[in-house]
Amino acid sequence: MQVQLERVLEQVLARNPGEREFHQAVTEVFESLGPVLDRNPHYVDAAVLERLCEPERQIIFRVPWVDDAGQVRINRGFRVEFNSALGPYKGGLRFHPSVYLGIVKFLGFEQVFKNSLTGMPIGGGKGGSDFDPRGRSEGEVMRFCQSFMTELYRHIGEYTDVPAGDIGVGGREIGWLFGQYKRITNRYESGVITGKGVTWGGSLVRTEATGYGTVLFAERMLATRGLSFDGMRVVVSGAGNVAIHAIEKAQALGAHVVACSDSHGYVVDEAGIDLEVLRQVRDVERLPVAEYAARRPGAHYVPAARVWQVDAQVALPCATQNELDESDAKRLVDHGLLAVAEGANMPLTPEAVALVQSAGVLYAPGKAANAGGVATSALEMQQNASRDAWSFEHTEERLATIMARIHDNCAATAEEYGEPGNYVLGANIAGFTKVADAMIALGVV
Ligand SMILES: NC(=O)C1=CN([C@@H]2O[C@H](COP(=O)(O)OP(=O)(O)OC[C@H]3O[C@@H](n4cnc5c(N)ncnc54)[C@H](O)[C@@H]3O)[C@@H](O)[C@H]2O)C=CC1
Ligand SMILES: O=C(O)CCC(=O)C(=O)O
Repeated sequence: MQVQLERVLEQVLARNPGEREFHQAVTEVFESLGPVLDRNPHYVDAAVLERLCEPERQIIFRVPWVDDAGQVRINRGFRVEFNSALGPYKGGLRFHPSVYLGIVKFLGFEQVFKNSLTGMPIGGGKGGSDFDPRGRSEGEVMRFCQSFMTELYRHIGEYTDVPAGDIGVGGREIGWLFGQYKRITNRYESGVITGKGVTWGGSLVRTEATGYGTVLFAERMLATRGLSFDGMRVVVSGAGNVAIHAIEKAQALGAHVVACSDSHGYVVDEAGIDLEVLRQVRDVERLPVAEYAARRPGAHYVPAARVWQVDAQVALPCATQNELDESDAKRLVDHGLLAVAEGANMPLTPEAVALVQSAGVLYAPGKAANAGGVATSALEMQQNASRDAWSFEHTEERLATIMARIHDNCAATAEEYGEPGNYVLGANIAGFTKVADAMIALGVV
């Protein structure tokens, strides 16, 4: 089957030229699939691999808007509806200048496996734009969101495709996107988008879910070696939604979180990150993390450098793809790294993954570790469908159960395939099998 895998991979790379991140995500998954194809040759006969790598639909559109100076601006919008074998397409929207088709496809491809792992009835998709919200006024971002939705609305729906947030798209943007959808369609279709405000159809815990879930996954993974977060020295990258809630949950479990970052540099606070200050700086005032150091005695800021210069027992990359490379990994391993859990999507380069795995470091890939966000989006859809609103405690309990199940499923699958502790193999095979079986059951579609 190895030959088949290599042949399909070659085809995928050739058919999608220049899409570096998509190539990386597909290669990483294919590296795990040999043993499952050996046991299930019918997946090959049914061309499941070829179908999985070809999105069901790719939508690219113009997003015109007018800036505060009256100048017309044009951005490019994307929605890649990757796979709907398990349910409506589900996945976030990213607004960042680096966004192009290759990034949206890597994220959508990962999302298919991640959503399968959640055990919820959701397919995979992703979208976004090369729009850069940094430095833009509220009015500009709102007009951009409205223009983006003016095209996107015809492609989405509760039973079709359900977007949510990602980098650059938080609760504020979801509100403007949903508001425009409602206005155009004249329908209060709550289930069309998730990450909504709790007073207008959102779910408690959705905001916290990705960061909390990542730490819950890591907690269970650490427990397999008799370890816990209590007293553990933790470094987190990013200072956005996922990072802040990962810090919050890690601290609640007794961890000592000493550093976080943004795309300009990082802050170190040996007394422990003060979340109240960080939230004020990032969430309320939307300032760079440098401002945290300016307001916190004892903290210092290091510009134009990666946070992985700081020693950590547990590393939680929660910023962006390929943000931790082989040299970062080597430094961390040489200084006592015990575990990595990915809050971000594909934050470690392939070389970094190989290095931490061969050093015996516990490593949780994003498609498993950060699946709590999309799983809680599915819980939001459940509440919308039943016109209900659950308590924080109930929803958090559901999240904890889901994360435990994902962890145990990945661990058991890795063991079944002869590589105990290999969460990459476990996540890829467990995620793949469910989607592949559904695709075969649904026929050649
Ligand atoms: N929001 C969600 O529910 C989910 C998000 N993710 C992933 O988590 C990651 C973070 O997303 P959010 O927190 O939602 O976005 P966000 O926009 O709230 O925060 C992103 C953070 O990353 C930082 N950042 C961006 N590029 C960076 C770089 N090159 N170096 C250092 N820091 C950088 C930004 O400054 C910001 O602090 C992304 O990879 C996203 O795909 C994964 C699952 C769900
Ligand atoms: O909640 C969602 O639908 C999407 C979350 C997301 O974009 C992700 O898991 O990467």
